[in-house]
Amino acid sequence: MSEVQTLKVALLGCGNVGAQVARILIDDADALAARSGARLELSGIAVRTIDAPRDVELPRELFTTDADTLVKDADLVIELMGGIEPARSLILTAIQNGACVVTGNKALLAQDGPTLYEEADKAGVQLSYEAAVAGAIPILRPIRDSLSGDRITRVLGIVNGTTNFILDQMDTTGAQFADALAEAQRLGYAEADPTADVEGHDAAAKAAILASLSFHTRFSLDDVYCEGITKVSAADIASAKEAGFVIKLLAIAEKIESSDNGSGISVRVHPTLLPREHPLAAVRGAFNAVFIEAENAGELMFYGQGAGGTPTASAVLGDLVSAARRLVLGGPGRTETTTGHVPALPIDASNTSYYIGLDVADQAGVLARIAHIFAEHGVSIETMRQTIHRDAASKVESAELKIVTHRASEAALAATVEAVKGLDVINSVTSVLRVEGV
Ligand SMILES: NC(=O)C1=CN([C@@H]2O[C@H](COP(=O)(O)OP(=O)(O)OC[C@H]3O[C@@H](n4cnc5c(N)ncnc54)[C@H](O)[C@@H]3O)[C@@H](O)[C@H]2O)C=CC1
Ligand SMILES: N[C@@H](CC=O)C(=O)O
Ligand code: NA
Repeated sequence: MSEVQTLKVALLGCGNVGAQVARILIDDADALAARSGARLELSGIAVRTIDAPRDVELPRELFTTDADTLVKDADLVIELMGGIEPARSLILTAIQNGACVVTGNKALLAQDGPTLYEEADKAGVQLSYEAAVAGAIPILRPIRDSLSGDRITRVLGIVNGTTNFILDQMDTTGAQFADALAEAQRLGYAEADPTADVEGHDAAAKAAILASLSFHTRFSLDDVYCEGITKVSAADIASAKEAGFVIKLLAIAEKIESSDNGSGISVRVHPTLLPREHPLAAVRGAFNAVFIEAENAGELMFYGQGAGGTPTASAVLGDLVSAARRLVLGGPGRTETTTGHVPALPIDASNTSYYIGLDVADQAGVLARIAHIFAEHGVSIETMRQTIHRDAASKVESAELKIVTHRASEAALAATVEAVKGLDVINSVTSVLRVEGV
């Protein structure tokens, strides 16, 4: 009987995700060997401090501070340090040494993915990163493989667990932003620097990866328009809720065919109102989901845990087994497919519906004057609702107007809002938010 091959696995980083990957590699060694066709031997774990406290108890002799040497002697390298350097250099060393690489590092891929993909192609090794987008959810492989016979037209994703957790807590319990963020950090969802989560940069990195695979063009972070959730107020959430919407931070990549702005792909991340009955509105807590529209498949939704050490480790191990199978079988690896360059469009080229909240004077003719301005700018109103707030003596304290438009361009909407602000019957513009799914 032939000997089962042993493949050496180097793990870089032993934080939230790395520690769980190490645990599973050790605990499930037999099952992983059966699925890969090779024994996956954890040859070492590169860390900054050997004796740092960790969630998982692991054999001390596995730890090393010499990541370079560990990488050079490995068949498979798992990078879970995060950040740009030394992760980038270590991945390049691994590739140049003929090792397959698995990473969850979306920040690095969004910034310098093309260099890494090209190097992997040249070396004929596999570079896999399922964990980088929507954690445990199998989404990159379905886009790359299962949908490779179709044409994707639109991707809408809740791809950041921390911000979904914060917005959900604010929506359901009225929690304060800072408390909800602290809890997300405690649960291991947030990035080392949570600014990347709340400012939308993490979701933008994932949007660039999703757009690249969906539209067969390499998009980077610079191609993604990005707004985070720091400006979403409790009042925005309450007002959206009253109007039947929920606010989610969405990563959107969609094909736009336009004679005015040219055709291309709009890739963007921003807080978005969704009708409460939209499938993505039901995605609660730190869960993620990606909603895909494809020409032949129609609508698809992928749902699951997008963050957290153990769920993310599942995606890492899936990639590892797949890379190990390929090493066992031999033959050149297949990484990205690109079919030429489709331009990334600026935010001004996108067309969405909008929700506009206005604090207005309760006077005759106000609605007509506002509607007139919208019409003048070519922005069509879908719904307009007025709520009158009265004091104890039934005297009008304020009048609130909630307007949802049909799809309009960013430029037309911005001009409309400016013109509305100039009306003497407007006390303030309380919200301007984009809407999807209406
Ligand atoms: N935590 C999550 O839910 C998810 C994380 N990811 C990605 O996975 C990667 C790892 O994330 P976490 O485990 O949450 O991060 P973490 O911050 O908990 O762990 C990273 C570990 O790497 C170590 N490290 C950093 N630089 C090092 C160096 N030069 N040498 C040795 N060790 C070094 C750190 O000391 C830390 O222990 C990141 O790229 C992250 O974006 C992806 C999906 C989900
Ligand atoms: N910080 C990220 C972790 C997973 O990518 C998130 O909150 O989703
Ligand atoms: Na994933």
